[in-house]
Amino acid sequence: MLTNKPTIIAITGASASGKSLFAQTIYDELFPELGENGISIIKEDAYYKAQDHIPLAIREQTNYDHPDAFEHELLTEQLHQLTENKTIKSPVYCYKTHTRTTNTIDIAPTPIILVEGILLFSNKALRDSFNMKIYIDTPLDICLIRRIKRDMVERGRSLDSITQQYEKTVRPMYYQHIEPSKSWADIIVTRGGKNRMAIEVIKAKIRQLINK
Ligand SMILES: Nc1ncnc2c1ncn2[C@@H]1O[C@H](COP(=O)(O)OP(=O)(O)O)[C@@H](O)[C@H]1O
Ligand SMILES: O=c1ccn([C@@H]2O[C@H](COP(=O)(O)O)[C@@H](O)[C@H]2O)c(=O)[nH]1
Repeated sequence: MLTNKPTIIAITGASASGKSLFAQTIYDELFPELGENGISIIKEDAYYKAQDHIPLAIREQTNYDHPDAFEHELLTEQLHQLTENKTIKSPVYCYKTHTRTTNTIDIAPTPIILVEGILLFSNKALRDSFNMKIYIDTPLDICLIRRIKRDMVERGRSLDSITQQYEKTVRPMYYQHIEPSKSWADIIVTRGGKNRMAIEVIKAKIRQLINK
């Protein structure tokens, strides 16, 4: 049971810019002090729309870098529930089948909630849910190299499918929707998930929020 409303910290930026690593590093380094009742991470990717009604070959062509690919209303509603001290059932998304699984994950409210994803600032209601907005600003060529390595290992993708998708949707949508959303950020973090000074600054701010 929380006595104060959670502080919700959004971390956005291009695909493979280092959002997950940045959020996970902050989580791991604060976990010994805060414990599992103190801090949690929510991924925007979990809120990709379910596509069970669409054949797999068609799902492979979906534009996953457009705001319409996400159920932002559900994420906004669930963040609101967390601020009301309620436990949510967060969806679980599978990158290989391009749809949600039948599972959900229970996430209880914690004083600090990190939310990370590519299009968190694209929806006004969602954007207004955040107490702090961080943009990870990593050059797109570096992101592409990281994405190729990661998606071949972790998301079961071929080099051909990664480069085709990159040209068709990832790159154009970055310039149309992600890069302009930087203007909503309170803090811009250069390079990516290993910017030590930025990690220390955010950790210090979180400690201050927890202890006040
Ligand atoms: N500063 C960095 N230096 C080297 N590798 C990095 C850095 N930031 C992230 N990575 C690596 O790049 C890949 C993509 O990072 P990730 O955090 O998954 O990006 P995102 O969540 O933005 O899609 C991962 O394999 C991660 O370990
Ligand atoms: O079924 C899917 C769903 C998403 N993607 C790609 O994922 C990235 C967003 O995730 P990051 O962890 O921020 O990289 C987005 O660019 C989509 O293109 C996908 O390929 N397939």
